[in-house]
Amino acid sequence: MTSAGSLAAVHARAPGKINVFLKVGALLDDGYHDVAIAYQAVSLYEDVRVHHADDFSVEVAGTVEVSRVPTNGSNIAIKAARLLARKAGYRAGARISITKRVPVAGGMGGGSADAAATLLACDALWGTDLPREELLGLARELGADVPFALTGGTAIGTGRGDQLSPALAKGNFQWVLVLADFGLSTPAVYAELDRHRDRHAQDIFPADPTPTVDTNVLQAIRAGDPHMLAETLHNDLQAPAIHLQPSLAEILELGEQNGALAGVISGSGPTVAFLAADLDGALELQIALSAARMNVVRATGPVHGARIMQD
Ligand SMILES: C[C@@](CO)(OP(=O)(O)O)[C@H](O)COP(=O)(O)OP(=O)(O)OC[C@H]1O[C@@H](n2ccc(N)nc2=O)[C@H](O)[C@@H]1O
Ligand SMILES: Nc1ncnc2c1ncn2[C@@H]1O[C@H](COP(=O)(O)OP(=O)(O)O)[C@@H](O)[C@H]1O
Repeated sequence: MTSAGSLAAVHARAPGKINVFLKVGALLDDGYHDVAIAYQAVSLYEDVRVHHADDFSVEVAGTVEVSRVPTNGSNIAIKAARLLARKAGYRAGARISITKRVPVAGGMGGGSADAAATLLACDALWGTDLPREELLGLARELGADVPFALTGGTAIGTGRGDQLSPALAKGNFQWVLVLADFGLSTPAVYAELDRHRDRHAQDIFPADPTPTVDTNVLQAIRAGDPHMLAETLHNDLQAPAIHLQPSLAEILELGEQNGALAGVISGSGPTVAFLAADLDGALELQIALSAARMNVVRATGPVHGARIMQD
């Protein structure tokens, strides 16, 4: 058994993400789909503070709809802490406090960021000090998006989306995000895509058996060129998300009418991410969408992955 570290508390921060490109391949026997994703970590952060405790507990506050976040053992931060304790042979618990800024069930990986930050924070608090590769392995067990919240930046994810390779990126992209007052369940959106593929000529448009990220996406990110990236934004989960929540189509249209270079639903939605040409463009778009009574926040990307903060 590893002994507890000497720190009284540890603070870790992890970012939300936008999927700038997402292709869904076949449904596998384990219930997951083969995917090809280009992830970008963006400047909406989750702050996680952990304290020594005999048992595991979590409290959640923040600027988003935190009443929708469970505070029992089903919270992914508690799952992360328990998993690390089990793997590292640590016998006590942790009191976890989360400050959320990433929309809940919004397709931006807020829970995954909490899990990644909790892994890092507990690893430091308890002095378990696992090698990076082992932390990434635990992240994979927790969810397909969790490894990316650890690494951040810009990366390509294949397999379940958890086999990562970093992508070269230049500069900063300016995003305007429209947050919904409802969430969408990730499994429900993948299931809607499967139903659609079953209904509509799977034989004519079969799921790509080996989905890949379009090379134009990589080029646009490498060049730091928002106009190029706007041309290549793509998400196979967008149509099923709109089918489940038709109002999302109007939001996409409104953003594009008000100067966005392009818009895309992030992940399984319902957050709509609009790419702006520059900061001025983003500010103008934010004003226009706020005037239309939308809940809007701005973010830039790429940003770093989960890291320990020195308070
Ligand atoms: C859609 C994406 C895009 O980044 O993100 P979100 O919209 O959830 O943020 C991810 O694929 C979600 O990642 P994450 O939310 O970590 O997924 P998990 O908890 O591992 O899986 C939840 C469920 O989603 C479905 N799932 C997830 C990933 C994948 N490659 N194929 C799937 O079919 C499965 O039904 C799975 O049981
Ligand atoms: N720490 C957490 N933060 C947010 N949601 C959580 C958390 N732990 C468990 N959940 C559950 O996971 C679901 C999806 O969470 P979230 O990561 O916010 O969205 P998404 O998967 O769309 O990116 C939520 O609806 C909630 O029930």
